[in-house]
Amino acid sequence: MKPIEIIGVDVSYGAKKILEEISFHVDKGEILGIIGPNGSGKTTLLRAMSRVVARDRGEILLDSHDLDTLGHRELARRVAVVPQDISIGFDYTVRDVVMMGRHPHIGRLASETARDVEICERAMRLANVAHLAGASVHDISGGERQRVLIARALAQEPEILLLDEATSNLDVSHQVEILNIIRDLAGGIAVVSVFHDLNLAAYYCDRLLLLKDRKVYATGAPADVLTCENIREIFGMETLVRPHPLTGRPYVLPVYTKTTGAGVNRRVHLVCGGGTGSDILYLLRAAGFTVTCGVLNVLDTDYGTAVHLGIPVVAEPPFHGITTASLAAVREWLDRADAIVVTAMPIGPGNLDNIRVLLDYPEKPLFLYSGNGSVRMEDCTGGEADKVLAEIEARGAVRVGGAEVLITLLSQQQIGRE
Ligand SMILES: Nc1ncnc2c1ncn2[C@@H]1O[C@H](COP(=O)(O)OP(=O)(O)OP(=O)(O)O)[C@@H](O)[C@H]1O
Repeated sequence: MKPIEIIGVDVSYGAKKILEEISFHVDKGEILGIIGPNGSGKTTLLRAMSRVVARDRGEILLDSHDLDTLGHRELARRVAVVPQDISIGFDYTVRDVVMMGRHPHIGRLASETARDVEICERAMRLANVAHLAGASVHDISGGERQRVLIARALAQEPEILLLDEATSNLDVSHQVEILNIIRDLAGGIAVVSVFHDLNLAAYYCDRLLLLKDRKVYATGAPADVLTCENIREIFGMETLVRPHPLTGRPYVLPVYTKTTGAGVNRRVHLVCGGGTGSDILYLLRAAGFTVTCGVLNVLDTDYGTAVHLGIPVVAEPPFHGITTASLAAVREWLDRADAIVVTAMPIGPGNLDNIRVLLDYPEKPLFLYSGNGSVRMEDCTGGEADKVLAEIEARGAVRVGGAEVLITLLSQQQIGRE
């Protein structure tokens, strides 16, 4: 039996269709995250699940019972909602508001029991609002009020918890604190939460449901839903999506650059390593350049970026020097490149050949690039790398400190060594 199951649900406001053919379920112990652009119907979906809005068609089942057949009290015992709108009409104290979470459990004429008080106190402690118990809800901050409403939902001891961006007003430490509480709580209940922060959604949710144009666009494990392609399609935004180094869950890094097309029909070969090339790999790609890269170690961050972006890259296994075959492959790309970019990377005996080979291309435009402005290679070869770099510079390589300048220089029709 599923705590909550939605089957073919449509919802409209008047003549305006908001949701169409929505189907999904949530298991006990699971957190389902709802994501999607503004106005895609996330709040409306939660409203339909808590019977605040009626559906045009379809079924919503709580433990196999039709939502519409439950009495108000029964519904309130089973489903708690933390809304997006955190305004509270009357001048209640924090304790009063949290105690409201117990009302569905307290009989019509009965008064609160010691157990109700204990649950209420515990909910306030968990949501970190116990110190505000006697304060008016009008005299506390927006984030504190949001935590009060979370405490009220916890006091309700629901089977299903619906959260509408419930942590959006909280500072980062309270966000994490509350979401950790909800995750612990989710062991025994089903949680459905709207998220705007994709990384929080990826971290805390077992599954995600992505809404677009009234319908479910994608659903599944965070890694299956939060792909670059889906994010581009839904939010029109370029991102790098990587496994989080600690959790392995997807981590979304927005790239705040517009695609310019400045590099169309121009080839650039990038020599990088140690993560020094990841930003420029992306930016070159976004600007439309045909990019090649290498030689890299397969454990290198830049290798991961190149593969992720579909950029051809020559790579070697770890603890392996650059082989003749790899160097030959890179030479083919260097021959065809309109320009070469070398990032400010650490150079050791293992990758020295990456820059030594450049001495064979004295006529190719060559840029020594560093994102932070100080073009400084770290020489781990006992001086050999510095010698090669000095030679490259003497032949007219251009030092560039900023990505925009580099892209502009690379996209000029006539680029050449000074
Ligand atoms: N009470 C209402 N009457 C009419 N239209 C409404 C009402 N509430 C919301 N809408 C419309 O329904 C659509 C979906 O709104 P909803 O709030 O569900 O989206 P959302 O995905 O939660 O958005 P956001 O990310 O901005 O919170 C929007 O076009 C909105 O303007």
